[in-house]
Amino acid sequence: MKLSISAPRGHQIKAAVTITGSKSESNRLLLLQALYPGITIENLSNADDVRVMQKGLQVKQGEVDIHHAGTAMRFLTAYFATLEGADIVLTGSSRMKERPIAILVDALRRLGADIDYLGNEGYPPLGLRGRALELNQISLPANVSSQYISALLLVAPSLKEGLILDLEGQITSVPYIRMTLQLLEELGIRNEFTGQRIRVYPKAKVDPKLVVVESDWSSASYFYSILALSEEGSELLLSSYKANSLQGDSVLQNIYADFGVETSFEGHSIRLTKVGKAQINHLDCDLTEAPDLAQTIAVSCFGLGISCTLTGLHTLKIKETDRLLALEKELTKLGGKITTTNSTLQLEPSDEIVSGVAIDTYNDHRMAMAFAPLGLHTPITINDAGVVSKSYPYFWKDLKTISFDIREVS
Ligand SMILES: O=C(O)C1=C[C@@H](OP(=O)(O)O)[C@@H](O)[C@H](O)C1
Ligand SMILES: C=C(OP(=O)(O)O)C(=O)O
Repeated sequence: MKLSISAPRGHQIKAAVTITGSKSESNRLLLLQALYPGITIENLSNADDVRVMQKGLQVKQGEVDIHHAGTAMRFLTAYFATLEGADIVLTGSSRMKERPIAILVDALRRLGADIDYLGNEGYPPLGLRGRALELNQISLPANVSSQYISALLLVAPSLKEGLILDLEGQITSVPYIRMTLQLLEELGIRNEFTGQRIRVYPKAKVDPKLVVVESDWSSASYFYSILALSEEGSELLLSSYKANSLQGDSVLQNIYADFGVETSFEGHSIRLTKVGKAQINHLDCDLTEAPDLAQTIAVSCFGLGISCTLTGLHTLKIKETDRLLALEKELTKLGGKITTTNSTLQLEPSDEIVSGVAIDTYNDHRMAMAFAPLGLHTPITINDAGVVSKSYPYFWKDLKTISFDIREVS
């Protein structure tokens, strides 16, 4: 599906959007619910990544295909490895077969798990035969993906003696690890995170508990970008959010304040208001703790004609696509002056956006969603626009409700 995106000029946006639940919180809670059936989940995400996780958790023997879902791949690896009697082939999309998983498999094997590589060494697909693990302490590199650590932490309370993890190197995407630990805490599962060591204590049973998933802050980022590029006085009400979020991407509130977007809480909603022009003409931002915001922020800066230096992007090359390369290619098509390294992105200010460009999305939902806001400046085409369903299936429908003109083109 190819979509042409545009929006009326000189028009103030005034609308309300309900965004689906956080996919990160949802996939953690689904795994925990499989271990502790007393858990009830509200506002579960309707993302593809969450549907494949739900489906995968129902299987004990046979093949589980998690498509593009990184969290499902990593979390289910730990789950099936520790589920006695499980005999599973865990596979995914062709891109998933290029996303490394050796750090997690090595850690599980050293704890006593029985896992084989069925394709290339170090990558999915995996053959997993679940069994009780023998050890309860392990060290592993923490600088490649926090998902390996969260995967181990999620199964940790179900292990006889819990788990102690010693993290090696600079810990990346830390808020996602804290999210995992905070959800465990909310369920009454004791844990500690001090320095480079995390300890989770064993828990046989969790009392019945309702957990409400907060809506997805990474999904909210596209609306922040829209407001940053919109007329002064524009307003959007997004729900349902919490002032004390578990999601690191809630840092958006601070980042976009510099672009003239103010955030205020009204009950369970956030009101975004475009209060004025951007306060800065250059943005320096380290995204080690919020890597999923990189594409949104780079495109916002481009649309605002602001230069930026984004750092801490070392995980972007192993996500849904090589996001640094994808950003470089697509922003260049639009007239952007961009340079990237393995962990940084530098954008020079541009005064014009090339019109009539079709953006390639590389099987990456965030490529499609991050570039859509530019429709406020010039009509833009998004190729393979259906990719958004990985995290936000109603994205295009929601853009229509805030007065974007979205048409399918051939
Ligand atoms: O644990 C999670 O839910 C996630 C962790 C992050 O991955 P990395 O730790 O690989 O950066 C993030 O990019 C991803 O979208 C979701
Ligand atoms: C990186 C992402 O997801 P995952 O790693 O879970 O596929 C994402 O949603 O941006």
